[in-house]
Amino acid sequence: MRVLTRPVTFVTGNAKKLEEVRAILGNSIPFQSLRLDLPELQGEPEEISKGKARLASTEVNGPVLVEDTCLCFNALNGLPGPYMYVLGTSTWFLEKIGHEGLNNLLMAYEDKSAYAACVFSLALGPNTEPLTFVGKTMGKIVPARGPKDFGWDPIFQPNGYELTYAEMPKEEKNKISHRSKALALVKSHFAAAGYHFQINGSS
Ligand SMILES: O=c1[nH]c(=O)c2ncn([C@@H]3O[C@H](COP(=O)(O)OP(=O)(O)OP(=O)(O)O)[C@@H](O)[C@H]3O)c2[nH]1
Ligand SMILES: [Mg+2]
Repeated sequence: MRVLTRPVTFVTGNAKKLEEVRAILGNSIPFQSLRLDLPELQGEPEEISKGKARLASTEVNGPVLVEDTCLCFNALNGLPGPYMYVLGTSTWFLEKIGHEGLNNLLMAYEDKSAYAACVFSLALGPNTEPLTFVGKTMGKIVPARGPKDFGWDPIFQPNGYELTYAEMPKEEKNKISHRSKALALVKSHFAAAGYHFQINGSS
């Protein structure tokens, strides 16, 4: 059994992600959050996510959870994927070309299908190899509908729904989202690994 003497720190610079992670995890895992914008290396989503976990656990000197999210267009072989960020700020694509521009990227293609993928990485400490947990939700890219308070939510319509992520009540998105699927795996891992939290003298 592995004893953890500190809660898991979820490190992100993105307030909307944090909101969703809080709502989805509830009290299932003792965690706290830290607002830090970590640099991201180019590469496969798993490697980008693990890289963030290594940096975060060194920074925090304790157990950390981070995530990297991709929006992948099938007609573009998975682009823009994780590169929404690497090309500039975390909202580069949206800032530069907007929801309409993202739709226009697919103008020349019949295939508007896309998927949202979320890769969580858990590092128990600075010198521990991070574990990854991947969640994907399939859907399609549509002209923007719904509130514009979170990234590309208005242009992503999950399969089987007439609503975009942005139009769905938060609880509905959190039931079927890429993020909730990945977090379900994180929760199962915690249940199976039987980590024992011993925080501030509690047992
Ligand atoms: O509409 C959305 N619905 C989502 O569910 C969602 N999750 C992430 N994103 C956006 O996708 C890019 C990925 O970048 P990303 O994973 O590197 O995140 P980030 O840099 O904002 O935060 P972090 O790396 O500090 O955690 C960023 O523009 C995020 O705003 C989302 N947009
Ligand atoms: Mg980022």
